[in-house]
Amino acid sequence: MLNINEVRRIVVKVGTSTLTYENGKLNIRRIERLVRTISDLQNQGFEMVLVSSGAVGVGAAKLGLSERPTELAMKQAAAAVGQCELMHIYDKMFLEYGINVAQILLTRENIVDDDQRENIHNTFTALMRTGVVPIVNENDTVATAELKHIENFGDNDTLSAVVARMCEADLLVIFSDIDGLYDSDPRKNPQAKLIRHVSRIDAKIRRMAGGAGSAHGTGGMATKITAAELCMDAGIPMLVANGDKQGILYDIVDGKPVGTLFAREVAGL
Ligand SMILES: Nc1ncnc2c1ncn2[C@@H]1O[C@H](COP(=O)(O)OP(=O)(O)O)[C@@H](O)[C@H]1O
Ligand SMILES: N[C@@H](CCC(=O)OP(=O)(O)O)C(=O)O
Repeated sequence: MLNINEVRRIVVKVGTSTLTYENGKLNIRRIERLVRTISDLQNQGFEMVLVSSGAVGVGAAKLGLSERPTELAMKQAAAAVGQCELMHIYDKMFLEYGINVAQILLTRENIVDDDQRENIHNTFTALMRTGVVPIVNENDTVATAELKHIENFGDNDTLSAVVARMCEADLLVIFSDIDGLYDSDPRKNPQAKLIRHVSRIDAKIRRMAGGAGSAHGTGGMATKITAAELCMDAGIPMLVANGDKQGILYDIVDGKPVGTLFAREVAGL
């Protein structure tokens, strides 16, 4: 259930397709808008956490590679270069609004180990207590499963749900290149209809959700459904919305209905 008046801590996840152009270069306009809005909401009193993909795509573009690398070691190299570039841009842009950011890179092993999980939780808590916006990505140098497209966190959609649980967030917003979950992949079926609210994940919902829609995205809707399951199990509402829509984070905190809400019950939306 989402009661927008009770939402204080928000995890926002942005995918590669939102952050970059088709050629892999940074979509500066979108990133600036995202940073400005997150900073503004942080100033309003929300506690914001950003889960950002894009390391491989941005790194590949920076290295002058004509397409996303396929060899695993090259993907890792691209991610290492791209993560640095991404944090440089975020640090610079957030600083324009007086907001400090921190980089947190995680692997599945870090989450399943009790001691490590506690350390991560403590770090998030201390950062948020001091008004810092944590920026999270998978540690692609060591967590190669995601890059090989086999199960690890699954991808950053799943990671964002894990982070939302870890931070005891009140809401997870996953920005995508599409308005939300449709009853079938709109790229394949132009008649597909947007689903506004999912209160239970069942086989029917899973069947609707297909794979990635672009060369830059990974996971598609399927991994967002996995993320939704993780959130709903913990009682955290999750929204999938279009990262290209201006002011959409404001609409969300104003309680306007946007995208697809995954929550057991709806109130205040
Ligand atoms: N039922 C569905 N509803 C909406 N999008 C779907 C569905 N099934 C598959 N997709 C695809 O999922 C894509 C979004 O995921 P993805 O490509 O991984 O990008 P990102 O990680 O940036 O969100 C959409 O562009 C769409 O083509
Ligand atoms: N960790 C990698 C891949 C992240 C990933 O899942 O990508 P996306 O589907 O765009 O959210 C990166 O930063 O490029």
